[in-house]
Amino acid sequence: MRLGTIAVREALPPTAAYVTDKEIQEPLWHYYYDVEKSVAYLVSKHTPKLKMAKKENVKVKGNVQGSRNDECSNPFSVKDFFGDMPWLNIPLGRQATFIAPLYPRGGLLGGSPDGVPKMSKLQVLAAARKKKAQEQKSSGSTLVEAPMANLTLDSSKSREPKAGSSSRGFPQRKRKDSNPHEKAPTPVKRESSKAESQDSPMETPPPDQAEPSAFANTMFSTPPKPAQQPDSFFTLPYNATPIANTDPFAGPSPDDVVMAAQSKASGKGGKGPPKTNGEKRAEQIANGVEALKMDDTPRARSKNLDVLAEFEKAETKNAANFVVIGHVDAGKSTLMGRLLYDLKVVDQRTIDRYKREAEKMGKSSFALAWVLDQGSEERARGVTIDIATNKFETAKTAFTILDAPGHRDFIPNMIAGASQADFAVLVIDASTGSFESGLKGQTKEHALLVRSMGVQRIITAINKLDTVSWSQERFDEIRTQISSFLTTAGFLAKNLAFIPCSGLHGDFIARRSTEEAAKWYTGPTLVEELDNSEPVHRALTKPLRLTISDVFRGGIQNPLSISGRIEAGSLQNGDALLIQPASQKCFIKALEIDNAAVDWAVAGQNVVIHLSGIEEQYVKVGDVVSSPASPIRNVKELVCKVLAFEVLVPMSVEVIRGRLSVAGRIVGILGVLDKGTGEVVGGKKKVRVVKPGQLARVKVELERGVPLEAPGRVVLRSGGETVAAGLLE
Ligand SMILES: Nc1nc2c(ncn2[C@@H]2O[C@H](COP(=O)(O)OP(=O)(O)OP(=O)(O)O)[C@@H](O)[C@H]2O)c(=O)[nH]1
Repeated sequence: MRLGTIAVREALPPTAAYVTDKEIQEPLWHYYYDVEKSVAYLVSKHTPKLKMAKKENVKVKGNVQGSRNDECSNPFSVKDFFGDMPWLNIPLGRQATFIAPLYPRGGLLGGSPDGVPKMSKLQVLAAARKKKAQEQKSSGSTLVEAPMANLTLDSSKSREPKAGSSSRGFPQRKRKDSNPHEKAPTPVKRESSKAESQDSPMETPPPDQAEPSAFANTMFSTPPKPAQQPDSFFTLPYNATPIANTDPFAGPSPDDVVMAAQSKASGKGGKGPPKTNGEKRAEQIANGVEALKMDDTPRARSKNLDVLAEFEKAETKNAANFVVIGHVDAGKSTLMGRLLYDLKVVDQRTIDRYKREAEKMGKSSFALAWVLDQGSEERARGVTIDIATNKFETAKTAFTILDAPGHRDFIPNMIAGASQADFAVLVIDASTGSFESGLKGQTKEHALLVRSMGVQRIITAINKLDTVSWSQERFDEIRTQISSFLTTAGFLAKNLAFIPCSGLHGDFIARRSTEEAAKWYTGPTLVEELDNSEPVHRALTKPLRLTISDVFRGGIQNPLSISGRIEAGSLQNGDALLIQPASQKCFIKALEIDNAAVDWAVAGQNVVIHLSGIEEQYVKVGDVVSSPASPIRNVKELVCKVLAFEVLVPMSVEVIRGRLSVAGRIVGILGVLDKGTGEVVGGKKKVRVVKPGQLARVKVELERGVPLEAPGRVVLRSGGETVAAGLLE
């Protein structure tokens, strides 16, 4: 290294005598002691200085790469450089013409076209910033210079800031050889005013201080200000590692910043002293309580009404829900469509429109059914998929029709409908062959299901009698068969009624038949029979229970709303509610019955509840609403008394209660019961199998906790079949 240093010094022009040994040794080390390259590098680097010193005719021996810079053409022209090279003495005719490359080529350190060492991307960035800074400086603006600017030997540059330029706002940095931990005498405010900056003692940097690097500028994000270079030295880019004189650990760490932001966001103070377990627990509880308050929506004020007294005063019409059941295509929708049409619930224009649409699809007879089957998918398939609810009123009662689908696939929907029903209308297709296939099909299953769901009264509409010329014989035949089946299924004869009718033509629905062949029937029409229904017993004084049948968003005013039939109890605006199984508390913001705002509602009524203080994720169809004072509990295990429709063994089942459905498993058969007495049959003998038609007590374990309680009615399904239905114990 020593010999190389001497060799380089000898090769350098006399004007470069100021170049220190250290500066010479840098390129030597870099070029593996290649003297010529080192000289070339140093010369090219110091050229501006040399030019300024107006020293000419410097002879440099060696192979210099990439010194095509115009700036160095005078002292180090290509001719001068290569003058003594034999390969330059080429006859003129054979000399190649040099065409300068369009773009400066890259190269190793010292080999770049402009004599600047090849730079890394960061350095390129810094150089670009330097250039920009210089441009701005020349126009009097305030930008910091990049560290590359240190690569100058121009001692003629003033160390003082230019007149008019503002002082440097960046904390002063010390050279590497100074104490990196030594703090600046005066802390520099980042956002100090211009005047303050100008008065600052840091305005003129001491000559032994370097400008911050581009990296440091980025890290500390101080608005850059023009920098005056200490020009008595230069460093190679790799050496320029200025150290901030501010304590890097003085401020908060990034983690502290994040935690402070989090605690600020959660409204809590900064970090306190370490918490004890008790304090942590207390905080958890406090957080839990806080979490209960899900939104800031003001709660509706409770009028603290005596709801039962209000109900007595209101003299509301008797309200009844009925489910329409029957085999597929029995004519359920058509029958109800006719009923609504005849009772003027649906206007002529709507029916005409449906007729036109139905004709276009080649299904003109479906027009009436569409009054109920309103979904487009249902229309296209011609079947009822979900439970359609329609309302109509007679003189005495406000009815809600729950039109359950006849298709096997949709039996869960039918169960959901049946769970809300006070009675059922069973529609039988009287046309030849249809009744028989219907009886084998869903007619029986539906009837058993509604019975299991607690429905006690059935009105059987023996439909499509127009297709059998209003044959009384046919009517009687069907009546006898259905009657015997229904009484076997547990319905009392006094709760059964049979109406001959034609939904398509409207005979005996809301009016009597004009058909001569139907003169034999003198009994009530379907509507009259419906109106004869006894007032429904309402469990007004029991604790509140409502199974959610729909969850929807009602806009900004009503962010979350639910609907369902109040099965027991009553409620009023402002009441607190508990949603199970999520165990989330919320409040009634507003109530609606039949699209009209109300202050209260009681058992038996279908109500829309606008909620406050709860997130949508905690409210699902099938969930149960109760009052926090007498809540319904979630259970993971249940015992129920069921009527088996299929063979029951310990097996996986789906437990359905209304719209609630949960996977479970029959884990034990506790005994087969006598249908009449309800006593266990066969003593203590262990039962492994329950045969279809047997009554049994079974134990079911559920996959998750759900709100179920006695005397709720459940249906057990397996493999798409209803295998049993019964009562929770
Ligand atoms: N002749 C005659 N046809 C009827 C009568 N009632 C219904 N229909 C026809 O029977 C077919 C089925 O009627 P829907 O009302 O769709 O039957 P549904 O029971 O509601 O069928 P799903 O919803 O699939 O269970 C339609 O083509 C009706 O036009 C009737 O009283 N007489």
